[in-house]
Amino acid sequence: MTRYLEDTATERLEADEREGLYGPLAEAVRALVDASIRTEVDDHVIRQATADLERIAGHLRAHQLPGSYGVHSEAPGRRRTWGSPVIGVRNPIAPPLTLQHAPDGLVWSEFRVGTAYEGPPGRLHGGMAALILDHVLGEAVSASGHWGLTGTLTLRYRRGTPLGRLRTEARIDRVEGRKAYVVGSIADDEGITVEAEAIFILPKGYVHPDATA
Ligand SMILES: CCCCCCCC/C=C\CCCCCCCC(=O)SCCNC(=O)CCNC(=O)[C@H](O)C(C)(C)COP(=O)(O)OP(=O)(O)OC[C@H]1O[C@@H](n2cnc3c(N)ncnc32)[C@H](O)[C@@H]1OP(=O)(O)O
Repeated sequence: MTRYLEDTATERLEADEREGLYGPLAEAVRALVDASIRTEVDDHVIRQATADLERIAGHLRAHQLPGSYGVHSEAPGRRRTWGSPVIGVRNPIAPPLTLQHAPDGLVWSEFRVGTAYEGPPGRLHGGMAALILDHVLGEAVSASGHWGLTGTLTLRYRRGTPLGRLRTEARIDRVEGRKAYVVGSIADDEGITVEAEAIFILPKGYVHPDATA
């Protein structure tokens, strides 16, 4: 059982409030990214927008973390990865995915990817597919009570993945000592477009934090 599942009601409320504050900020920046890619307005409007954005970034930087976000708490007790490029509430680069956990250990998400993730025209960049699957497969390891870093991630791109509405899922296959074998996929409405398998490895000498909890 992870601490995430042990949040008290107060901690959950506090976290939800913080999410309600930062989530819309990231969403606004996400919309900006799309606007930046697709805008065709006049040059002077772009120059003005650039100056406005630099000013806004200055406001936000007035008080900030000294380094990266890591896995720290907005509220006590809750393990949070709000800086994640896949699920991060505070990261505009994240599509974002909201992960669902089925009782049988399946981790899945229905999500949307837009212009910011394009590889081949109209299709998801293969590296983005790898990023998403790395994370979702990692979550399946975590959901099974094991931990580890990606040792090997193997993908088979069966056909192009369109931008738009997608589904991803992952489940643990087996655990052998420190190695967890996981499988997963990304699918569109027609079926699977990318298949993934991975080995997550608990580094030598590393003790699962919940082992002694
Ligand atoms: C533990 C911390 C967990 C933190 C979780 C935080 C919160 C989680 C919350 C929510 C889930 C979020 C999910 C996120 C997902 C994102 C994941 C990433 O992006 S991870 C970043 C990219 N990966 C790296 O940077 C790894 C770099 N590599 C290493 O650190 C080491 O090479 C490591 C740990 C992979 C293995 O090092 P060794 O020293 O422990 O391994 P040796 O003892 O040599 O081998 C153990 C066994 O594993 C095999 N092995 C070793 N390396 C392998 C590899 N790369 N692939 C396959 N097998 C390998 C060996 O053959 C050996 O197998 P035999 O026991 O003999 O059967």
